[in-house]
Amino acid sequence: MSQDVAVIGAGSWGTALASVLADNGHRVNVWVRDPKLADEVNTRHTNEKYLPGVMLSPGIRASVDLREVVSDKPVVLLAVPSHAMRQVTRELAPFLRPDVLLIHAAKGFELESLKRMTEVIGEEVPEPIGKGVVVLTGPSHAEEVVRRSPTTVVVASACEDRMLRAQDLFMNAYFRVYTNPDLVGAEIAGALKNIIALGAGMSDGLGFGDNAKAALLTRGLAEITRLGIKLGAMPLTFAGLAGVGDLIVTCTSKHSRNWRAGYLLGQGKPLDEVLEQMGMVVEGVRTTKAAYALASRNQVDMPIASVLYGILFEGKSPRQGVEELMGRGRTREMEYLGPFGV
Ligand SMILES: NC(=O)C1=CN([C@@H]2O[C@H](COP(=O)(O)OP(=O)(O)OC[C@H]3O[C@@H](n4cnc5c(N)ncnc54)[C@H](OP(=O)(O)O)[C@@H]3O)[C@@H](O)[C@H]2O)C=CC1
Ligand SMILES: O=C(CO)COP(=O)(O)O
Repeated sequence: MSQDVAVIGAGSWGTALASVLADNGHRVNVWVRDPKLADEVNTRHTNEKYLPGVMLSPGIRASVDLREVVSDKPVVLLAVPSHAMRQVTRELAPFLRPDVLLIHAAKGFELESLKRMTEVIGEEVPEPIGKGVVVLTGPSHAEEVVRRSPTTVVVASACEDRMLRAQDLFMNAYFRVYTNPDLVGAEIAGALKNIIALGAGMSDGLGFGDNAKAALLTRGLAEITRLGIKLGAMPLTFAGLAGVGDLIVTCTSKHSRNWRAGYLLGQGKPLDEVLEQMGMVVEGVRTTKAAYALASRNQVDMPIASVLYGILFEGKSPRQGVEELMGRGRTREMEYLGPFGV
């Protein structure tokens, strides 16, 4: 059934998801901040800044008027970065229908409160909307989705009915949507993998090989799973698309902003220059701060996140970081097993 969908944010991900929705026959209205971009989407059907060289469906309409875009829409998709989520949600909350299906697609924490995105959104919208917010996450680069390259994602929510509705909304021949009731795990896995992607980029930027990358992915997964479990996630979610799936795509793809930022850092560029050069959100930088704080608050050992924190915010060089990680004391791979595997 064709629906009216409001997409909030036309960066690379909002635009790619708008394309999936338009392909599925939905009427898509996108909210953007820049009137020039609204004009470009409506007349030329492109978004050259965020997805250069891609033709969008003429059915996608853009506007700078938040009230007009959100009012009376049965479905609203929030596709802004995590640092903007609270403010944007606060601004659109008065226009939401009480029965709206609210989905978000951001991968990060709110830095000040260390809350997950559905917690932040839940605090800004009236009940019952807040209890049924859905996250869409998983291994999915906008640049490939918008070219209809086969992609799998996960939707998770505390409300099964809404999760199933979100699955129906997006599912098509190139965009396969799985459900997972572990909302906490899906959000945490999606956010934390960006830290490891920064590290993987750094490793490549330093000129290290596949062994180093495999080590970062595997030990990175171990420590983000450790924190996730402490925060209430189901361990198996980290073995799924939101966990290892997204870790693989973000640590190995040329499309990844986090990998690319890490690569430049590994080559010795300072953080502020790297972020300026990127021109798009690099969620892993703030998430490293959030993970560092969450790990210390919950007494979880996260050596990779801790070393990355030192590199990003305390002037440690990437090479010093590697020496620190490799020079740590002896330890077991599987910490829950005894010395002889029992
Ligand atoms: N890109 C991807 O492939 C994927 C991204 N994600 C996640 O989606 C989220 C969005 O990322 P992405 O689209 O890549 O980011 P981009 O940098 O491509 O775009 C960011 C978008 O958010 C808008 N925005 C930024 N700050 C604010 C603000 N303070 N208030 C309102 N709008 C704002 C920008 O508007 P403006 O142009 O006016 O600045 C732009 O539309 C992130 O959490 C990311 O991790 C998840 C999966 C895939
Ligand atoms: O989450 C993503 C892919 O699943 C996007 O990662 P980047 O933000 O690093 O590009």
